[in-house]
Amino acid sequence: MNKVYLALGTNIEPRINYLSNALQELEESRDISIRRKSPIYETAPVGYTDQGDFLNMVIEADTALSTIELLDKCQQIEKELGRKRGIRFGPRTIDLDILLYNHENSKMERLIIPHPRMHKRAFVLIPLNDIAPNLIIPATEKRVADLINELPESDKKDVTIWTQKDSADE
Ligand SMILES: Nc1ncnc2c1ncn2[C@@H]1O[C@H](COP(=O)(O)OP(=O)(O)OP(=O)(O)O)[C@@H](O)[C@H]1O
Ligand SMILES: Nc1nc2c(c(=O)[nH]1)N=C(CO)CN2
Repeated sequence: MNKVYLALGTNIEPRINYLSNALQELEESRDISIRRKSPIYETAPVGYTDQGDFLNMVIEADTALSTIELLDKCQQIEKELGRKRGIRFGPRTIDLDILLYNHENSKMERLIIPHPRMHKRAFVLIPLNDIAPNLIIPATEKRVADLINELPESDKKDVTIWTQKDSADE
């Protein structure tokens, strides 16, 4: 069995429904077992900033799928949930990124693991820290908790816990 970490993100309403549906699709997949889930965070958009806030979370799962099979599964779920490819880093109903797959490094045209931007993203590291603070990120050889310490304070304050009551209209 392979241990993987996935990041989920959405910034098109109803965000919580897209997130729940993606989790359900993963849970229903025969070859994937979710072991841990982070809390849900509300996060200011990074990269392309003229878009709505995201909900982000991270999960740990066991899978019998290979890296590429897992990417195919993630992209199939993105497609089912109506994701249209548009602006790079732009709005999306659901984004499923593979952060880590065991301790492997991989560089293929379709798939880079560890995810090349994960160690700089507060919206990934903060939820990951909730479920795996001592995890070492292969390309950096640093713990998640240490990578968070290296982030600018301004990035960290853009990531806050989200609760259902934050959004009566969702
Ligand atoms: N670790 C990875 N997880 C998911 N997709 C990846 C990964 N590495 C490379 N990719 C490739 O990245 C392509 C673009 O993905 P996507 O449109 O989700 O990018 P993005 O979400 O805008 O940016 P980012 O990857 O920075 O989150 C995908 O088609 C996929 O083949
Ligand atoms: N806060 C936040 N910003 C983003 C996100 C995301 O999931 N959360 N995903 C992006 C696509 O790569 C670009 N920017």
